[in-house]
Amino acid sequence: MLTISSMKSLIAPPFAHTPFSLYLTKASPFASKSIFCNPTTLQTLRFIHTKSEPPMASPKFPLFSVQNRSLQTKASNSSASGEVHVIVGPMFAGKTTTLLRRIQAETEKGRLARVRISCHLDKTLKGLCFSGRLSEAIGLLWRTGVKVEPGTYSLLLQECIFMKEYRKGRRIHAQMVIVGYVPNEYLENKLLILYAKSGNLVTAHVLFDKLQEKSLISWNSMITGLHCLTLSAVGKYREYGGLLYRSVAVIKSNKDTRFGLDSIVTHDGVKLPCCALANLSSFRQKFGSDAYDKLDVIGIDEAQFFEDLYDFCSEAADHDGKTVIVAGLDGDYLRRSFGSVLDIIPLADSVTKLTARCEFCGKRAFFTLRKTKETQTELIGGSDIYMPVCRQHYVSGHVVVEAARIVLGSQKSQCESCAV
Ligand SMILES: Nc1ncnc2c1ncn2[C@@H]1O[C@H](COP(=O)(O)OP(=O)(O)O)[C@@H](O)[C@H]1O
Ligand SMILES: Cc1cn([C@H]2C[C@H](O)[C@@H](COP(=O)(O)O)O2)c(=O)[nH]c1=O
Repeated sequence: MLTISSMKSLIAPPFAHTPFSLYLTKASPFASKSIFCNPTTLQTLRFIHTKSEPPMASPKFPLFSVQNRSLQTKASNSSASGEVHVIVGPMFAGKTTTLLRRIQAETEKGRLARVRISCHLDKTLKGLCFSGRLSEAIGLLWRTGVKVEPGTYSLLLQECIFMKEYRKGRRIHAQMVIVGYVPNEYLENKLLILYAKSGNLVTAHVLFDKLQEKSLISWNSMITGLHCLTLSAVGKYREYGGLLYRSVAVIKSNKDTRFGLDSIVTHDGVKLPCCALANLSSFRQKFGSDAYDKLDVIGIDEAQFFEDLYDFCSEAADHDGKTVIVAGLDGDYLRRSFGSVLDIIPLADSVTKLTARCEFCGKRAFFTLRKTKETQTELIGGSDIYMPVCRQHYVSGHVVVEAARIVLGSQKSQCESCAV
């Protein structure tokens, strides 16, 4: 039998760099920072808003965080510096909002690193863009008449696409042509999306034909034309030299059809394009293996609906080095464990349990009450079917709903026997 010390030396032989070693985890943005408290994060979230969305309301609920473990085992794969962060709570607690903010914070990490080394004009243009002054940024780009970094062009185009400012996007393209800037494949894809979304399918087609390598995204933009992209890589900047953001993809369950399948949407109407899937195991193949390899961060919303959550998270974090941020319901309307969300707690670097406001008394709400008589576990819906409640009102509310269910059930069977 192996002794503890011989096992230790197998795991971490002294004075040697081995495939397996214990090390202190790197500082995590989730370790102690409450992103709810950072108004600048909210401002920069504009980048992922659509034009018609209301500004994000300040959260009415506290954030509780079970902080991350300090030790991690490093797997043999040298890129295995992944992380898993889990956000749970009842409906309306701000899980999706928190997911979006954390994703934004993750992308910002790359951006901040880049901004430090970017030249003054690029910096100014990005600053204008992030503060919502897109027109001024494009005006400045034109006035200076110089080529800027791919990352800057990309950000400006991205903003035009999100804001549906297609005319402005065309001005950026025109500036590229005038200053003799040859867009890389990534920017060509961006331009393709811009033209396809603006309805200019002729130009989109020309760009599409020019593309050396037709990715899932370019095919998608072409096929869907005016419609939104079903699959979206919010990033890939790293691949194309901009190094502006870390590369991020967001997945949600295709069971959640409440706001369509192309975005995750918070109860306040804030959106982020996503990839809707039946199961997580299909993600790599659908997203494309190369694109997957370049991803830094994967966000998963409505995690309770994914049966293969555990396998996906462990593979992505342990072997593929991804930062996985998972948001989902820990409990169903009967307060039973929902799907596999609780199964991934042992995999997690951090767990954040959020609360909403009880709709009866305004106290902290830990549970979700179903107001209707349906009894199946999975029932898609919003405030028409569910409400967040405190313990006291869960118990009393549940009794009322159960009683109504029994009364309605017996009335139904009476009617049926009358009809016979
Ligand atoms: N009873 C409630 N308690 C807290 N927030 C609520 C409530 N009803 C509606 N909301 C809104 O829902 C938002 C949270 O939405 P979202 O992030 O989509 O939550 P979740 O993903 O947890 O269901 C809050 O910012 C708030 O504006
Ligand atoms: C409690 C409970 C919820 N659901 C469904 C209802 C919604 O479609 C989602 C949760 O959405 P949110 O982003 O957390 O607001 O889950 C369900 O199917 N069964 C339940 O018991």
